[in-house]
Amino acid sequence: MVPLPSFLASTFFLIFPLIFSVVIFLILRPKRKSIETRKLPRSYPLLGTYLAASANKHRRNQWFTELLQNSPSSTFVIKHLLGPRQILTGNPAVVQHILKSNFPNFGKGDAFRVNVTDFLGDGIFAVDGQAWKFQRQVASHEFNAKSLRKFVETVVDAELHARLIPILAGAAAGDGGSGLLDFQDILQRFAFDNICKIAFGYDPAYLLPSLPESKLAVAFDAATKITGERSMSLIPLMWKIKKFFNVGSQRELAEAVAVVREFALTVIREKKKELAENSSLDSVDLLSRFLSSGHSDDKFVTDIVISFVLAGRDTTSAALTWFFWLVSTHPRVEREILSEIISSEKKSSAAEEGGTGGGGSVYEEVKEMVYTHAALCESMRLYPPVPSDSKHAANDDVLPNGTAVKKGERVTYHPYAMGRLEVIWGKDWPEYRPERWLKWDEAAKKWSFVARDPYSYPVFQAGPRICLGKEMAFLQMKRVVAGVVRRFRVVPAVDEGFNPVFLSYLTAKMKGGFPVKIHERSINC
Ligand code: HEM
Repeated sequence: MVPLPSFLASTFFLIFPLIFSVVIFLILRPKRKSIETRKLPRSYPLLGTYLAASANKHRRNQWFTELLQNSPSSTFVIKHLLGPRQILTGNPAVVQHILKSNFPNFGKGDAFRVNVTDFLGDGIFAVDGQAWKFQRQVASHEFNAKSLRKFVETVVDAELHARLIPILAGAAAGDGGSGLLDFQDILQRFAFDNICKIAFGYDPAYLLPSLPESKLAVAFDAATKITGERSMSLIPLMWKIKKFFNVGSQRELAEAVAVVREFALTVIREKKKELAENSSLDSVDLLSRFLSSGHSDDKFVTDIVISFVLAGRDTTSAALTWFFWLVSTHPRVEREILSEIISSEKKSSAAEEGGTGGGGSVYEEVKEMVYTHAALCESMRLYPPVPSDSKHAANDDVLPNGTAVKKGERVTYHPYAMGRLEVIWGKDWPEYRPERWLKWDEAAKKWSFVARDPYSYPVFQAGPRICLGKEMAFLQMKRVVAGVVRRFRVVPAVDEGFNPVFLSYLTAKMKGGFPVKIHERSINC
């Protein structure tokens, strides 16, 4: 018989290693994650999610999309180096909370202002509270129905017929060599001329057949890009050091901003002179409106017009670049758009001949293009001109999905990722399908547009700060589509299997431009 003490000893030596191994195994075994959360990056003490962010910094939008597609409740917390948290969301309830229900708590915030103030000063994009409210109020007159009508019928149509269409016709005829155009560049030039006319009442004539260099446009581009890079920087201290020593990108930014501000000041002084000489001047531009309402401080007015040029410059051109890419690769959609253009043209000339007064204007014609409207919404779902936008919490809060937010933390909603979420758009989200925005009215034999709630589709933001230029943007884009598609086919000059890369700074771009050939349509097709 084994004595009791030695039995206990041998049991201990047998059992203890077993228990020890089980405990170690339980601690170290890979955590069982749901299929969804397994794809999310690990967060380490002090480093946070920096390693994953750094590895994905060249495909930031795509990475954010994967995070949100794989996150339960479409919300994910990124932990930056040394601790700051950023909440990333594609959840419509959270978007509604920050943009509307708890709007006062989620402004641009000081952290954002530090990034943009060198370029935007105290312009509408950079400020909150009273300063924002006032600018919004005065500017909103520029966007009433009467001004919008005037905008399409004068500014947009002049640029379309005198500049864009002749350039496309020249390219189709093979003038000036290969006939190859960078359509993204052409559309940016178009939008730049347009917005300068609206904001300043000044025509930079950037869209000319010679495709001239413009010091102003180049400076605007550089300032937008470098300011956008500040906001995306993983280690913000780096740009602050460069700024302090006035070197590298931050020196470039200072030089670009100086060009933009000097230009704005010259125009403002000329405009003041004009208004002083003729107080009843019938100017529709924003600058005249601010000056006539008694705001003559040069810095204040400069800040305002810079924000507006930024707002109107790259947004519509980005939207149209991706629209033409999608339409040119979806012939069925192109046919629908063309047939809508032809039928609205017919209706319009019939109304003109019949003198019914119910139609005939370019403005009415554009407003009726429901299918084209849906095709634009659908292309911006997949390629939003402003792919992400951030707010900063003024006070602690809890978001509708339960995520706690501390004062000062950044909450980013992500329209690019949201356009790719199955929970919002269904399994066929990758498909470009304008019909998801339309309902067929059998009695009237026509499509009617079905809007989505703006928190599931915050491409123009939503709530009190919704884009002021939304309607103007649609009018401009539809007019361009009608003018271009009616007469030309835009054919991508790219290799088989080409897949354009979506890039963004403050606004989106197609990496490397959009090379196309232009073909004139035969008039009846
Ligand atoms: C497809 C075209 C456009 C898109 C997708 C778009 C989108 C947006 C977005 C997302 C914002 C919110 C930005 C933020 O608060 O950080 C915004 C604000 C704004 N947009 Fe647009 N925009 C477009 C065209 C335009 C145009 C043509 C104008 C006119 C000049 C314009 C004027 C403004 C203004 C003034 C604001 C600031 C509103 C405020 O803070 O109260 N936008 N836009």
